[in-house]
Formats: sequence, structure tokens, C-alpha cells
Amino acid sequence: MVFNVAIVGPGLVGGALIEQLAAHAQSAGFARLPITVVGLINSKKMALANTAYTAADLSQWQTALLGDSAQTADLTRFADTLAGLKGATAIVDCTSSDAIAALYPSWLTRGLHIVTPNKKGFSGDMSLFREIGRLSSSPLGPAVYHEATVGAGLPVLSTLNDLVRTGDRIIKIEGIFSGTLSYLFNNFSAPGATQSFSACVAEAKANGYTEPDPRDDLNGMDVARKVTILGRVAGLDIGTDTLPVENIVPEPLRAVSTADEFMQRLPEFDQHFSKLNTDALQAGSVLRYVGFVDGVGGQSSVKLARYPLDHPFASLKGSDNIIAFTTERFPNPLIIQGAGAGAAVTAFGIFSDLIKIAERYGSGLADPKF
Ligand SMILES: NC(=O)C1=CN([C@@H]2O[C@H](COP(=O)(O)OP(=O)(O)OC[C@H]3O[C@@H](n4cnc5c(N)ncnc54)[C@H](OP(=O)(O)O)[C@@H]3O)[C@@H](O)[C@H]2O)C=CC1
Ligand SMILES: N[C@@H](CC=O)C(=O)O
Ligand code: NA
Repeated sequence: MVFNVAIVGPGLVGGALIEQLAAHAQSAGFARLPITVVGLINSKKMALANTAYTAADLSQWQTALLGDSAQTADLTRFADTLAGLKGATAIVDCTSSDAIAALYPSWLTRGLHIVTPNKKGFSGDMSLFREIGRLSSSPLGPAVYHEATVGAGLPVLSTLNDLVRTGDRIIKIEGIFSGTLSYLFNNFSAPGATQSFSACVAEAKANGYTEPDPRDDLNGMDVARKVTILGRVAGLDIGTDTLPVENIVPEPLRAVSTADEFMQRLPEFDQHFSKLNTDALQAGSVLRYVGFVDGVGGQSSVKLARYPLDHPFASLKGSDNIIAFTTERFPNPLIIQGAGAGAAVTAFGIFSDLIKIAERYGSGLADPKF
């Protein structure tokens, strides 16, 4: 079997994935899969291998593959080359780009599998979501896995898919879906906490939890995208354009042009967030940013809410996500909890999706290109 992997956007998450693939390639034992990395591309450069890179190449990937000797990025040539390779080939999209997500149908049509933590293809235009689903629905055709789009590596979408495909009825899904906002409010809004709001945001960014621009977390859009993905996988006609979403980015900072300027000016608004927090604490509650998928009543939403100190959401730690599925079979919710952001756990989610494809197409018999 030949299983080729190419990575678009070897940034924080893509870089961690390459490290995990390199470690896997160097590991011994029967569990090692013959996954080979055959291409890397960022917004400026690309490297395509005639033969697969070795594990040693991979551990030097930054200089060896995207250094001065690499070629100018050309996504058309990149996909053309991948589509011509022997064996099953997966493209891993580790960007947060709408333009890259719009290419998925063309990749699928050419028999390329897709694995991605990029939420855009599944939470933007409903027509794109449906097209991706249609082109990846044949058991022998190309596959799309996007577990890491919700709760990073936590098995959220695989669980939801299993519930839906076995005929359970989703009543509601509620939780804390943002690693950034979880970290932020767990540290900022707790009895005795002393850190300022802006310092907590800076820490979440430094820890690699935030989107490239942290305003995409604070404006609620990242959670809205996750709520949309969950809703759509559950069969709802739902979109970020119609969901009520509470934007907590201070009004004057919404239009500043760069993420750096936003971070510099955020301390000007620490007082505003301190007041919200003090009011909540005085009422015996903490602030938590939550998402809610209403499977039956059309009342899905994304908002900052107060929770009493004895509520499970109030005692969350670090960047943990918590996701509670209430269904016909699980009237007492099925709960998934754990780190929902960060490079290593996100790369783990991507890697485990790649393994699912490698296993599904392992014999070569079900490879769409044959
Ligand atoms: N961080 C986390 O905890 C989690 C992240 N995710 C998702 O993972 C994805 C990656 O996040 P992260 O690694 O933090 O982001 P980074 O900003 O670190 O990396 C993004 C990468 O994408 C590349 N890129 C951007 N646009 C293009 C383009 N048009 N063509 C080719 N390459 C492009 C960038 O290249 P260049 O440097 O040249 O611009 C960079 O290599 C996002 O979709 C995010 O939502 C999902 C779950 C958790
Ligand atoms: N910025 C996101 C990353 C994962 O999707 C988060 O904070 O959860
Ligand atoms: Na997940």
C-alpha cells in the first residue's frame, strides 16, 4: 500500500502534524503505517517530492522543504502533481482559508482525500458543505474527515456521526467549544482570580489556542462555526449568518486593521471586563462562553452566560472543552471533556483521521484513482 500525505499550511498545527508524522515514521513495530509526506505548501512556497521524504527529511522540514531552494507556491500544479501519484493521496488543509476550502470539490473530483482542522468548508456556504458531502459520500470514493474542526482532537464529530448514523435523535448539544474562551474565562472569571482580561488573552495566544487573529475567537465566530458544523452534521439547516452570536470584542477594536494592534489596545478595555466579572461573582456565578445546538426547536445560539459555581462548566480547567450531547438514547447527556485547542492535540485529531483513511484504503482496492 502507498499512502501519500501533502500538507497545505505547515504553520502551528501543520508543523506539529509533521513532527508527529516524523516521529511515527521513525517508530518501530507492527503499528507503524507506511504514510509518506509528498508535498508541502504555504502561501509563498512549495516543495513537491519525486520520492517520499524520509523521516530525517521531515525532522528538517522547515529548511529542507520550505527554504530558499523551494519553488514558488502554485496550488494548481501542487494538486495536479498529487492527483498523478500512484496510491491513495490525502491533502491536509491546515490553513484557516476560505479560498483553500473552496478548492475541496476540485480535489475530491480528482480522487484526493481531504483531512482538515479548517472550519471554513463546513460552516460557510451551505452549498459548499453539501457539495463536499456529496463528493465524499461514496464508500469507494475519496473521503473527507474533519474531526479537528470541533474540539480539536477530542472525538466529538465521530461521536456525533455515530449517534446520527445509528438513528439516535439529537435533542441538544451544549458546551464550551473554544479552547481560547475556555482558557480565558477559566482563568479570568473564578473566585480569587487576579489576572486582567487582556493578560489572559495574551496567554491564550502565546499558548497557540487562538485563531491567527484572536478577534475570530472573541467575536464568537469560531464558536458559531463549530455550532454550525455540529448542527449540520446533525442534519440541521443552520449557518453562522442566522445564528444569534454575542460578539465580546470591544466596539472600538472591531475595525482595527491588524491582530497586533488589537492586542496592544486590548488593555484599554480591562475595566469593562472586570465589571462584568465582578457583577457575576457577586451573584455567586462565573462567566463562561457557550454554544448551544437546538436539535428540535430552532433556538441554537452562541453567548456569554453566567453559571453557578457548582455547575460543571464553572469548574473547567485550562483550555478544556466540554460538550454534552442530549439525545433520545442519552437523556442524561453523553459528555466529552478535555483539551480542545493547542497544536499537539489538534495534530493528533488530524493524524487519527489520516489513519482512518489509511486503514479504509489500505488494500489499495478502494482507492478512487484505480
Ligand atoms: N490552534 C488550535 O488549537 C486549533 C486550530 N485549528 C485550526 O487549524 C488551522 C491552522 O491553525 P494554525 O496552525 O494555528 O494557523 P497558522 O496561522 O499557524 O498556520 C496557517 C498556515 O496556513 C498557511 N496559509 C494561509 N493561507 C494560505 C494559502 N492561501 N495557501 C497556502 N497556505 C496558506 C500559512 O502560510 P503563510 O505562513 O505563508 O501565511 C501557514 O503556514 C486553522 O484553520 C485553525 O482554525 C483547529 C483546532 C484547534
Ligand atoms: N481558536 C480555536 C482553535 C480550535 O478550533 C479555539 O480556541 O478553540
Ligand atoms: Na474533535
